[in-house]
Amino acid sequence: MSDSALGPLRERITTLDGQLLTLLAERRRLTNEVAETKIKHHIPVRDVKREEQLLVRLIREGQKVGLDPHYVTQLFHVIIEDSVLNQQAMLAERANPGSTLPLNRVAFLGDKGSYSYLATQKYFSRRPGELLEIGCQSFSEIINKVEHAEADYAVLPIENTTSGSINEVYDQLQHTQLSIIGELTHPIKHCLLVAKSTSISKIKTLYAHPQVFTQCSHFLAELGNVEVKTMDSTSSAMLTVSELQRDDVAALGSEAGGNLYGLTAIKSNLANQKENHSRFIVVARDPVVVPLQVPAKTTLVLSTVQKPGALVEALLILRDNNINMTKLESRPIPGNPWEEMFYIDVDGNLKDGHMQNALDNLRKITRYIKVLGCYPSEEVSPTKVAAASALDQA
Ligand SMILES: C=C(O[C@@H]1C=C(C(=O)O)C=C[C@H]1O)C(=O)O
Repeated sequence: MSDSALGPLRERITTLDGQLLTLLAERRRLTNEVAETKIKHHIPVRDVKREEQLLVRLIREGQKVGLDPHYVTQLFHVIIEDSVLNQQAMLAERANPGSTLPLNRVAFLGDKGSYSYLATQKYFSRRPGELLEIGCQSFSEIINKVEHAEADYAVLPIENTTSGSINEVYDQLQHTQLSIIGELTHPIKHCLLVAKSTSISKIKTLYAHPQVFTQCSHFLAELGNVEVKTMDSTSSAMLTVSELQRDDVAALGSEAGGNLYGLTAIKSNLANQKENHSRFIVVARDPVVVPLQVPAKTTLVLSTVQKPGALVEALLILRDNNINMTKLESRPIPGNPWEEMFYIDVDGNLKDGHMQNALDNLRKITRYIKVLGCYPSEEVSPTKVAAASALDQA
């Protein structure tokens, strides 16, 4: 079929897509108005009941026009997540009036196209002010830039669903006075990126960041005899491949990043785990205040006294104050063999009475404790509406 036969249909699709965008933008404007009202009347940002009701209704209406419940649910999860995160960003900005900058200078690992670059773009797209990206070669350089006021923020990867915690970042946090002011989760979709038309069987050398190799170890094992070259960042791997312009070399990285270097993805979904996401933290010189209407997380670092059950005792304090721990990580203390620093993420706001009580009690039983930051939680768990139950009511 020639392209001209498709023309009229495609024109109609293009028009419809434009209308969808206009409607989505209009929905976003309305939810921002909702946020204004929530600020005025001290109403929490997230209203899961309302989300459930609208999903049940949409699944039912979707069915009537031939749209599958799973599709409708997925689509509206993305829309609602965007709406909640935008509202949270608005509320957080109002609660910290002095912190809004006309220019956000942000330090991150790598260069254009790295996963940290994509995460930086995503996080700051919801915030006012221009973005100045400052690509760095190491985590210590990133931290240094913010400490010396050459950058206002740093975006650092802290954990990945496949390869686990990024120890180097935890170790940097041990020594800095910077505060965590935000977090975000970004999907990591590794692809095989090439500069010239080629096939997988021709690839002899593969460039990537060591974390990426770890996350794609099953694919690497399948590939067999390929030379693996580790790079400082995903972007330097992509840059190298774009400069070499050979059909026997490839980089591992995101499709969006690769496009910035003129690379094409010849295979996608290379990570061992299908659900491959990285969580990033955003750090700054000054802490932020999180309004009580926004779900907050707090990160603590502590070391316990050397006695049996000392960590259990600390965790019981959290339980007794009804505080949910979302992550526990331990790292060695340099110069003190066999002693550990514990990094603890909890759901909760520093302003909250339970949290203050827990901190007071933790201070009594720990050798060292510091709050690394309290920040809006960006984990917008999908609204749980069993499609079946929605259909039962149809
Ligand atoms: C827009 C609102 O805020 C949030 C986002 C919703 C949405 O995008 O539809 C629904 C409920 C809230 O979790 C609202 O409260 O109506």
